[in-house]
Order: sequence, then C-alpha cells, then structure tokens
Amino acid sequence: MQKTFKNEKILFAEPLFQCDGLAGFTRSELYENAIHRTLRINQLKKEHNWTQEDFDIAIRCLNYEVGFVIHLSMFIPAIERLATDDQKAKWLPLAESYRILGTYAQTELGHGTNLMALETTATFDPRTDEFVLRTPQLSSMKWWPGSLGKTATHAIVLAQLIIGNKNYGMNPFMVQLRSLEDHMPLPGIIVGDIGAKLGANSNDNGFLILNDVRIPRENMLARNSKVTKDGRYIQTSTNKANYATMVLVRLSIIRWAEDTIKNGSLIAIRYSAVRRQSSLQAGGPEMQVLDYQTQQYKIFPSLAASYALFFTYEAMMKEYEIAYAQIMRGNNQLLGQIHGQLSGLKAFASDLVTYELEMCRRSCGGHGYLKASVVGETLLHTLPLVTVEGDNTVMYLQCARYLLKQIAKALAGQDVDEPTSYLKKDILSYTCPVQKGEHCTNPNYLLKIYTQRAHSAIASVARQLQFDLESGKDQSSAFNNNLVSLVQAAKAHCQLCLMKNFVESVSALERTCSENLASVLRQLCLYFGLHGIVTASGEFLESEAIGLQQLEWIKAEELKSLAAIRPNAVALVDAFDLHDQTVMSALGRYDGNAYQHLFEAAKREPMNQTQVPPAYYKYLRDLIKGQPLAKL
Ligand SMILES: CCCCCCCCCC/C=C\CCCCC/C=C/C(=O)SCCNC(=O)CCNC(=O)[C@H](O)C(C)(C)COP(=O)(O)OP(=O)(O)OC[C@H]1O[C@@H](n2cnc3c(N)ncnc32)[C@H](O)[C@@H]1OP(=O)(O)O
Ligand SMILES: Cc1cc2nc3c(=O)[nH]c(=O)nc-3n(C[C@H](O)[C@H](O)[C@H](O)COP(=O)(O)OP(=O)(O)OC[C@H]3O[C@@H](n4cnc5c(N)ncnc54)[C@H](O)[C@@H]3O)c2cc1C
Repeated sequence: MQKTFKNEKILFAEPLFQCDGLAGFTRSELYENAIHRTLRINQLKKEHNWTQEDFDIAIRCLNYEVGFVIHLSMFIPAIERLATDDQKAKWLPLAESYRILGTYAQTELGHGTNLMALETTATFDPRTDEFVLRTPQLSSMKWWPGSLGKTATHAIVLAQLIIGNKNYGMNPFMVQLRSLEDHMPLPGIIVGDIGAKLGANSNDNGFLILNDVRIPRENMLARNSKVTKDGRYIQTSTNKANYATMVLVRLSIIRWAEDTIKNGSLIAIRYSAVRRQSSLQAGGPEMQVLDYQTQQYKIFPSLAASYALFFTYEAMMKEYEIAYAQIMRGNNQLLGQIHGQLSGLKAFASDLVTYELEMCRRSCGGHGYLKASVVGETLLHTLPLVTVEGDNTVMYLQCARYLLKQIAKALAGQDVDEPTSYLKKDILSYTCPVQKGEHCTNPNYLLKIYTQRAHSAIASVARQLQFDLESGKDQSSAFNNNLVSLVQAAKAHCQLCLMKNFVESVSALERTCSENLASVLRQLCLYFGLHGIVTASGEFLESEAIGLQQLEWIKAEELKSLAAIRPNAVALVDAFDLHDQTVMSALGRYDGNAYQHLFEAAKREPMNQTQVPPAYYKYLRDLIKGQPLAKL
C-alpha cells in the first residue's frame, strides 16, 4: 500500500519518535515535541539524503503528530500558487529554510465557510504605497489558523481588498506577525492560542487581531491579481485561482483519511484475531472474535475503505497534477472539475473514515476505550477532517453544484468532463445488469448499479430544482428547498468514484500481480461494492438500479463475502506494512501480544509511579480510619 519507508529503522531508532510516551504530555509538551520532531526529521533528511517524498512519508509514519503542518501543507503551497515569480524568489527560500514560519489565515471568528463575508480588510493607501490591514470587529479576528497561536512569524492573510471605496473581494496578503529577533508580536498585532481542542493539541491554532497593520504593496500575493502604484486593480486570472491552496489540501485530506482508516482497521482486525471471547458450542473453546459474522460486519468495511481510499487518492493525485499543471500555465479549463471532484471526495472520505473508525473502536470492546488502544485517539485526531478545508456539507454542495452544471451540459448535447461522462447516457436506457444471483459476484456489474444510482440522484434533484423554479420559487429558495437531495446526489457521485477507482485499479493490477493476490483484491472490491449498496439500499431501490430481488441477492452475497475475506483479513492489514510505532496501539502490535502491551502501558501510567496516591493523605486516610474530616 504505502511505499515501504526504507528509512523506518532510522526514524524509530530515536526515542523522540517512539510514541508510547506521548500519553500524559501537557499541551506545551505536545507542542514542543511536535516542533522538535519536524526539525529532527529535517536533520535526518539532510544526514541521509532523504527525498522530499521520504520526508513526507516520515511525517505520515508519525500520523502527522509533528509541528509546522500548516507551514508545510498550506503556507508554502500558497506561496507557490498565489505569488508572482519575484515574490516566490523572495519568500520561498525563507519559508523552505524555516527562516520564516507561516500560517494560512483565512477563517475568522464569525466566518469560515462564507469567504465572501470575511470581514478582515486590506485598504490600499496610495500615499504610502501600502495596504492597511484591519480586523474591524470582534467577529473579524482570524480564528483557527494552525501555528498562528505561538509559532508563526508570518501569515498569508485572506482579506477584502479595498481601493478607494470599492471592495475587490478576497485577496491574499503576506503579513509579518512577529519579530524575527525576539518573536514578540509586532505593533498592531494581537495574537494567541484559541485553547485546548478535542484532539491535535500539539497544534497551536490561534487568533489574530490586526489593528491598522501596514504592509508594503508588494506583499499582496499577486499571481492572480495585483494593485498598481496608482491604485488600479488588475486581475490576471480568475478570482477562483485564489482558492487553489484549498483544492490541494482537500486532496491531502483524502490521503490523511486513508492513513487513519488503515491504522483503525489494522488495530481492529489484529486485535479481533487474538481476542477470544465466548463460544458457539456450549462448553466449546472460546472463539476468535474475528470469527463472529457480526464482528466481520463491523470491521471489514474499514478494511475495504482503506483500499478504496488508497486507489482513489492515487487516481485523484494524477487528476490534480494534470489540472494544476494547466492552471499554473494559465489554463483554468479543469479548475471547475478538480474543485468539484475534490470538494466532494474530501467530504466523502472524511465522513467514511470517521464513521468506520468509531466502528473499529467499538469492535475492541472495553479496551477500545483505553488511550493505549489508540483507536479513540486516532478518531479524535481525525474528527477535524469533516470540517477543515471546508465543512463537509458545504463541500458536498460545491460538488453538487458542479454535477448540476455537468448534467445541464449533457442534456444540452454538449461535452462533459470525464468524471461525469456517465451523465451523457439516456437516463431511460438503463437496464438492471443483475439478472441472476451470480451477477452479484461481478464488481463490473455492481459498478453499473452505482452509475445508475448516481445518475438517477443527480437527474432527480435537477428535475426538482427545475420544477421549483418553474413553479415560481426564486433561485435561493429553490436551492434551499433541495439541499438535502443535492448532498445526496453528491454522495452518490463520490461513492461511484470510489467504486470505479477500486474496480479499475484492481483490473489494472490483475495484469501484473499473481492470481492469488488478484483474487483477494477482487474479493475485497466486490465486498466494498456489495456493502455500499446494502448500506444505502433505499437510494439504490429508489433509483430503480435494483429491485427487491436484486437486493436480496446482494445482501446474501455480502454476507458470503465476509466469510471469503476472513482468511485474508490479517494479511490484508499486514500488507499496509505499518511499523508498530506508527500504529502505536497496544492492541494492534505485529506480535499480537495485546494483553502484555496493555499491561506495559498501564505500568507506564503516571498515576502508577507511586503506590499510595496523594489523595490518600488528604482525604482517604481519615475517612478509612473513621476520623472526622476537617472542613473541606
Ligand atoms: C512535501 C512535504 C509536505 C509535508 C506535509 C506535512 C503535512 C501533511 C499533510 C497534511 C494534510 C492536510 C493538512 C490539513 C490541514 C488543514 C488545516 C485547515 C485549514 C483550513 O481549514 S483553511 C480554510 C478552509 N476554508 C474553506 O475551505 C472555506 C470553505 N468555503 C469556500 O470554499 C467557499 O466559501 C465556497 C466554495 C463555499 C463558496 O465560494 P464562493 O466564491 O463564496 O461562492 P460560489 O458561488 O459557491 O463559488 C464561486 C465560484 O468559485 C468556484 N469555486 C469555489 N471554491 C473553489 C475552489 N476551491 N477552487 C476552484 N473554484 C472554486 C465555484 O465553483 C464557483 O464557480 P462558478 O461560478 O460556478 O464557475
Ligand atoms: C482543527 C482545525 C484546524 C483549522 N485550521 C485552519 C487554518 O489553518 N486556516 C484557516 O483559515 N481555517 C482553519 N480552520 C477553520 C475551518 O476552515 C473552518 O472551521 C471550516 O471552513 C468551517 O467553517 P466554520 O467553522 O465557519 O463552520 P460554519 O460554516 O459556520 O458551519 C456551521 C454549520 O453551518 C452549516 N453551513 C454553513 N454554510 C452553509 C451553507 N452555505 N449551506 C448549508 N449549510 C451551511 C455547516 O454545514 C455546519 O453544519 C480550522 C478548523 C479546525 C477545526
């Protein structure tokens, strides 16, 4: 799956990267540890001539529990995408050498989704050839940007550009926040950490108030638009190009989701293979819980999702690279496609893994509630993915907006983008591919069912919107009246994308891998398809892609698939080739000694470093001895 990290031994030989000790760290310790880790990985990269890909894999091996994540994943990419060549020549070397530490400051206390309503302003002052940055009111302050709280010396601030009395919309500005001498905030800058979060507490997400902070005109990142010395606004590319960084990060989030669900399914399956509990025959030997059909039903979806997301990330990375290369040459033809695809798939991937991670946690019984199992921690660390880089509902709606445009083109006989080429088909020409039970064992037949269901969902909401408009509703009311169906249509398209990528990737692999491996992957792909239909059976029936007879066959085939996957389940997670230090879980170690590792973790618990707790002397001793308690 993930390219085996040939430098794993080097990385995990150092205590700094051994994860057992993180439990019990305070926020400041987590924060410092994360910074220390990134800088040490940088040193290892230089000492061992690692590539940038090695650096990236090292961070993934540490489950992104490192510092400077926004600097690396947003600040630098934003300079690359939004700055002119001269500005890149100035800022990139400083950022890449950590001489400046950055954040991407877009979200405000009052607005995160609605970028048009961001309140931070950058007013051009022609007298001094500067921009004056201001967060005019409480709700305007930047709130959430990673590394903003205590680390960033610079921020790419997204602000409404004001020239004279005209607002030219959201534009990016490079703003220095702290002195490079003593790290103190500069005049006009009020900055700090927004406080503890459910997870990811090594990251200093921060707040930023700008009180008439002046920056030179050349600090407006001007690849897509600029302001001349005499105050003229010149747009050289679509304003949407200023959104480019978010598109890239949505792609990264799909891989983040893949990484976390691999961890979760590995822990759940390895633990379920060693955990014996109860027996089916009275007095018989206790069973591996992995042999219970219900346990397989709970955790094999996460196994299938791991592979589905791996194949989808690989496919979308190729699609993004093609689009990005064109966009950077000024050709925005693929911008709408890549935005629509990645908005939806980021939402679908993060929804899928947060749901399946909780199922993995539940499948570990009581031990799933221990931090030492790590599944719960992984879930807490993954939860933000349904919100960051665009709240999932909003992202589905962006995807749906793209799909509506595509189906309108299809119905008008115009060309459509490759990912929506199925919309060119006549919706009435579909026939159910599954005419007998064995057809349910063919992923290609299932793919046709997914295609019809997605097409039907998109066509249905398009018709309903048209009906609402024709019956006199205005555009926004008609839209709001159909938001749930729009989200449903986007999800249907995204689930089709995952299934299509899975089927196509396995058929490509079949040409080069062994038949044994091919049959295991085919089985997993089939299961992924069957399970997806069963869990959304209402929508598939509604689309008439299947009837009750087909659903009955599919449900039966899904349960058969569980038994077929069982013999290879452990091998399929071992194939992730994840180091124990990456998985970190006492339940998911390669050696299978879950109880021993749980007990070792308990012994490391700080409370166990003394036999008698301090509370004994304060409260318990007198209580136990029947002494009257002093006034508390
Ligand atoms: C190599 C070593 C590297 C080591 C890496 C280390 C780290 C590992 C990697 C870690 C992985 C991930 C990191 C994750 C960290 C995340 C931290 C969080 C960051 C953030 O959250 S940043 C803030 C994110 N905020 C948002 O996403 C805001 C969401 N809102 C919006 O995007 C917009 O408001 C909107 C899309 C909802 C609405 O846009 P708006 O312009 O107001 O109106 P519309 O009419 O809807 O759109 C107008 C047209 O613009 C098109 N559009 C919109 N968005 C985009 C886009 N992003 N790209 C292209 N086009 C876009 C839209 O389609 C409309 O076009 P049309 O008019 O229809 O043609
Ligand atoms: C851990 C973390 C790290 C972050 N890091 C950064 C960062 O580095 N830089 C940065 O700029 N931001 C960052 N953010 C902020 C993040 O981008 C926003 O939280 C996100 O864009 C969602 O916006 P919001 O918080 O305003 O939610 P809202 O948009 O207020 O969402 C609230 C509810 O309203 C609904 N809603 C909103 N608009 C619509 C609509 N048009 N139609 C239907 N429903 C709607 C949403 O679905 C949601 O249910 C981070 C957030 C988190 C949690």
